[in-house]
Amino acid sequence: MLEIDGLVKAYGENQVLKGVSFTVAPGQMFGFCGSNGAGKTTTMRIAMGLARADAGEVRWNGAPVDEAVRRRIGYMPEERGLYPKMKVREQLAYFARLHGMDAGSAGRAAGEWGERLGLGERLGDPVEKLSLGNQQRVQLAAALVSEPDVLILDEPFSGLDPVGVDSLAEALLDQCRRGVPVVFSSHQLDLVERLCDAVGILARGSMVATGTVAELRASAHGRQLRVVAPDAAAGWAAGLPGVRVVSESRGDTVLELQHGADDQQVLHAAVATGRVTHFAWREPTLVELFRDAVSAPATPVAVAA
Ligand SMILES: Nc1ncnc2c1ncn2[C@@H]1O[C@H](COP(=O)(O)OP(=O)(O)OP(=O)(O)O)[C@@H](O)[C@H]1O
Repeated sequence: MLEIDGLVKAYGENQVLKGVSFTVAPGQMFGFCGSNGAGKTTTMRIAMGLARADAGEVRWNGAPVDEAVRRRIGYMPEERGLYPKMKVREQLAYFARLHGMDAGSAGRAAGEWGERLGLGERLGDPVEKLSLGNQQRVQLAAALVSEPDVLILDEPFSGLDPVGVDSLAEALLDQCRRGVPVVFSSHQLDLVERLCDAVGILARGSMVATGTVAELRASAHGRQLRVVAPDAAAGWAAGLPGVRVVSESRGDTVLELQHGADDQQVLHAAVATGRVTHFAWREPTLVELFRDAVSAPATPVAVAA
């Protein structure tokens, strides 16, 4: 279990982290989301010992993360760190050696990971000859090549084409199946929603929401119901208790129900107008949940540890 516990960090007057906490269980994929400048990279750099927290701690299996543990963490930094003139295969083998693999295993793992991330034909090329997207794949392979116990990846999907996204997603899911906890930051919320068991949303240095996407949905203020009643006169739902009309267009109505409002009462009112051809809860997307969470006042609305 990876535990980020109460991280506080200021750069001068800028209070960047104000007590950031979350946990990532073995085999869990945790999507770390937040606006630009929210503090995601700073949190990851502290976990990797590249920046010091003013307070708080990062633990792996109950003990503070030290250099020995960090050698078992696969890390992909935001500022990519490859050697431009080194060939792809040598580069990957080098990273594997840095993480403690012997020369033979490192060479084999370099070839395997290169192939898996679609770099098979480029293994003999210097990194500087590769496109930016392919350099990104090399950086990912560098994080994965030592078969780490934990993965911490800063924006691993940015700059990848759809095939690259798919091969990375598959590689990360594979790691989760091996029991590896995976944390990655991303602004691609559709991907986070698709891949992650748990999500954390950071805003202005505080976690404003953590939990599964389903938990975040359940805690969202006001749930939306779409009702299509083609014969209904405009305004049919206005005045129903606990109901706000979000939009209404020729019998197609989206309603927001406060917690405790009775959806069956809405159904009765709709049926009273004539035919009802659609009546279903509309699930907010992670993008909508994110917008709500980051625009809310600074009170945390975390729904799960
Ligand atoms: N070394 C540093 N010195 C001074 N300020 C810093 C340093 N590193 C980060 N910051 C500041 O900390 C804040 C958080 O930055 P950070 O890079 O952690 O955010 P982020 O959530 O990763 O953003 P993005 O999504 O844009 O990558 C920003 O205001 C940034 O300017």
